[in-house]
Amino acid sequence: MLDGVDRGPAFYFAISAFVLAGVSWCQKCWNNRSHLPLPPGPPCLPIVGSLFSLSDPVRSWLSFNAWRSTYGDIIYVRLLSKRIVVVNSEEIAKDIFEGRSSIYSDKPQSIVYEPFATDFNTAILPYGDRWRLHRRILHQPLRQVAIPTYHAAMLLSAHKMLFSFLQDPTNYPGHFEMFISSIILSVVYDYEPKAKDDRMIRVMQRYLEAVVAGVTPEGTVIMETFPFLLWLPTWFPGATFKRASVECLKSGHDAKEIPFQDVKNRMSTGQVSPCLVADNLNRMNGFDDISENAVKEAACIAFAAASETTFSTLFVFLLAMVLHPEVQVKAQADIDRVVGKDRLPDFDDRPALPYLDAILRETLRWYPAAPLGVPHATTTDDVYKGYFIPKGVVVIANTWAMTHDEKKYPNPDEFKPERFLHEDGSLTNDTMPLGFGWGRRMCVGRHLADATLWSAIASFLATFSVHRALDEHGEEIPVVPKFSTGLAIHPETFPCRIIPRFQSAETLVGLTGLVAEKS
Ligand code: HEM
Repeated sequence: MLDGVDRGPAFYFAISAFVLAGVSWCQKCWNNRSHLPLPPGPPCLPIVGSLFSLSDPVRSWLSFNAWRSTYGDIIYVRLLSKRIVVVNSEEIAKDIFEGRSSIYSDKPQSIVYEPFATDFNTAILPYGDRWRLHRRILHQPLRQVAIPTYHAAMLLSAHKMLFSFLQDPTNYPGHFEMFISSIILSVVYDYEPKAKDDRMIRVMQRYLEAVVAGVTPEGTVIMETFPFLLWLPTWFPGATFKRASVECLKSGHDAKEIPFQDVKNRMSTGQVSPCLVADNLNRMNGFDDISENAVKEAACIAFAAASETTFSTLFVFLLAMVLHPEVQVKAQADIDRVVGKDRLPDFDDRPALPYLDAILRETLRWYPAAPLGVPHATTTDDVYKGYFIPKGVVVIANTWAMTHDEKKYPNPDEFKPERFLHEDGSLTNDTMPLGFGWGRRMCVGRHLADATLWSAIASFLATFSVHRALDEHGEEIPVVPKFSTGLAIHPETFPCRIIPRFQSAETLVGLTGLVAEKS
């Protein structure tokens, strides 16, 4: 019937728009099936939904937070064809993700996951047996009681990082990246990278960069709306998505296989110390391919999940220290009192340094690495506080709204570690878990992240200070915080001066750094 019709982009656009309009009409009827109201939300137009109501589409956590005063703490919104429930309060998040975890622990699926090698990412696996297996593999080595076994390796990596700051203070993002990669490669693969251009780091970074470049929020919407873009051959003019997909598949394969096979080879010659991969393979001796594949996948994802989030948090910490020299000075006075100036802090000092922990918590609160967490989805229809929550709807916990809740954290945009301290200087019970997600899907690496961040912050503040950079007239260059966008955000690089705090700090860092480099 359509013979002779010009099937150019306009044709496909018209067909897709027609299908979308049909789908959105069907969804409306389907959503009304319970005769209960959906949660309140902004006005919704055909096809685009409430897209134009977003005051800040690239930082939607701010828009969702702004809607709070009009629609409340639970909001229903459709953005294009995506039906979303946004949760803006901690109380509701607890009710649904923890109290009703059998309904709210699934993850939304997308046709882009498989072609972009993210279909094995633990954080977005559907709630089912494959996810359970991943979680078991990760839980054992990352549970709270296991973390002290990594303390020595963490401090070693932290001391190497200090040495790098001494040698090249300007490349702080590179030193943070190297520090995090060293720890995670050691915990997961018992692998110690020797230099920044280490082969294993390159393999893992290539995969992460390919995914970040290939799976942008805008790109995902376009591919989900026009799936035929993924069927184009790579040589086809404009087949950008297809080419990005090929790069993701190749680098994803390498990131799963290369470090994993390296551990297996070393296991066969007895040259592996305990680590996530070796321990799991030993435990499952004689198990099937499914389990071995799951170890490969979960190990690779542990690296991926740890990298961007921990990097972002360290970056935010540095930003906070530049903007708030008084906080830095106070923390350093505490360290000097408890640790002295002739050694570096270790984990035994932690209980005596509550202000450092308050800085860590405030850093996680001030700019959470993932302001919208990782979206969940419902497995069945639900009714919450009289509102109908449909099966399959995306459920977003707006971490930003919770960590910037005026009632709990007055003047939330200010960086004030004191909010986590009692009058007597001891820590409050608020350990700032909000940035680590919810219920059964809560971040499995949070205890490792906590210790990693503490070791970096304590080591840095003991030996270095960060200040605003100076211009050619010796005037301070103002720091204006700017952030990347996406699921995980981090500050953009800012000019600063990182200098040893005192002469003996330089010597201490030099000596411990040399020992760490040689170990
Ligand atoms: C500051 C550092 C970190 C932050 C802010 C962070 C944050 C998060 C968030 C928000 C989620 C989603 C939770 C949900 O779906 O409700 C998550 C999941 C996850 N994180 Fe982290 N994370 C951090 C560090 C780490 C580290 C160090 C590892 C591993 C070594 C890790 C491994 C994972 C994994 C495997 C998941 C998926 C859990 C699941 O779906 O069952 N994360 N993380």
